[in-house]
Amino acid sequence: MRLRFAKMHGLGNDFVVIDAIRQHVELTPERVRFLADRHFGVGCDQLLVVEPATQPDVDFRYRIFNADGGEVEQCGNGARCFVRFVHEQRLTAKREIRVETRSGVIAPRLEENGLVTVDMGVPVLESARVPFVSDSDAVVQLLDVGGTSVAISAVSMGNPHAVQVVADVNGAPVASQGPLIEHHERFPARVNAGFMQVLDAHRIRLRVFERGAGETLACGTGACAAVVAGIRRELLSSPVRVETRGGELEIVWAGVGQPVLMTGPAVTVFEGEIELA
Ligand SMILES: N[C@H](CCC[C@H](N)C(=O)O)C(=O)O
Repeated sequence: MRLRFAKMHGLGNDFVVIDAIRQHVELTPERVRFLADRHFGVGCDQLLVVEPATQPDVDFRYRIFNADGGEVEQCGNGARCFVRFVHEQRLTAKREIRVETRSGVIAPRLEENGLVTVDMGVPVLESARVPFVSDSDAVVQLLDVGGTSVAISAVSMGNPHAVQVVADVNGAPVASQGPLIEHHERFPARVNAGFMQVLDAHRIRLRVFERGAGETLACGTGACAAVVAGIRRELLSSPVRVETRGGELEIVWAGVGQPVLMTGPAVTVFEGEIELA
């Protein structure tokens, strides 16, 4: 099966983007892993698939697969690339679209300055809905990570996040703690592990060990989750500039029950074709 794709990234979090409207696509976990493989395939953190909408008042359906082949609920950097892709591929002339995902509808908008703003929806803060096994919904909870007690905030942006505060992201135990948190038994759907350094009330540095992909250069939903956790912990005030290893995002959140708005770049690197077994 010959497959056309675009290679894109949002702050170095990179994607293979596939138009499944004008081409027939049959994806299996094995095929996703092949496409994501940086030696034997194209290489990406996530695979993004554009499908026709399945519900009214929505323009497209957006499916997201991690490099490990698993399908997930949401991808923030991918949402910015999604709207640039459907615009560049002339699948729509709209600059703001409504997109259905496994975790609800999001609304990315191409700004005049070339950046993209996405309404990422309302964060979920109840432990059971993250999901995080706990009898508390407290903003800070202790997690036993390999014998170390780590204070985390559990937040869902449609996908699960466990955010901790560190003194210095560059010295943070991302490689050692990341996998232990990702696979922690109290996160039954696994989890993205965020490591946030607070620079001031409107600025943080962030590294994320992503579920199903490992550490990425940036994580859009991770930036949203970190700002929500920081505001709830009264360490941050909206708007917040999030410095990731791949560049900067701006996050706006007006508080509990309100949507999170994320603004950042989306880049098309090249288009290609590949033969799938
Ligand atoms: N690894 C994430 C999906 C990709 C999220 C990230 N790339 C973003 O920009 O939000 C998960 O398993 O929930």
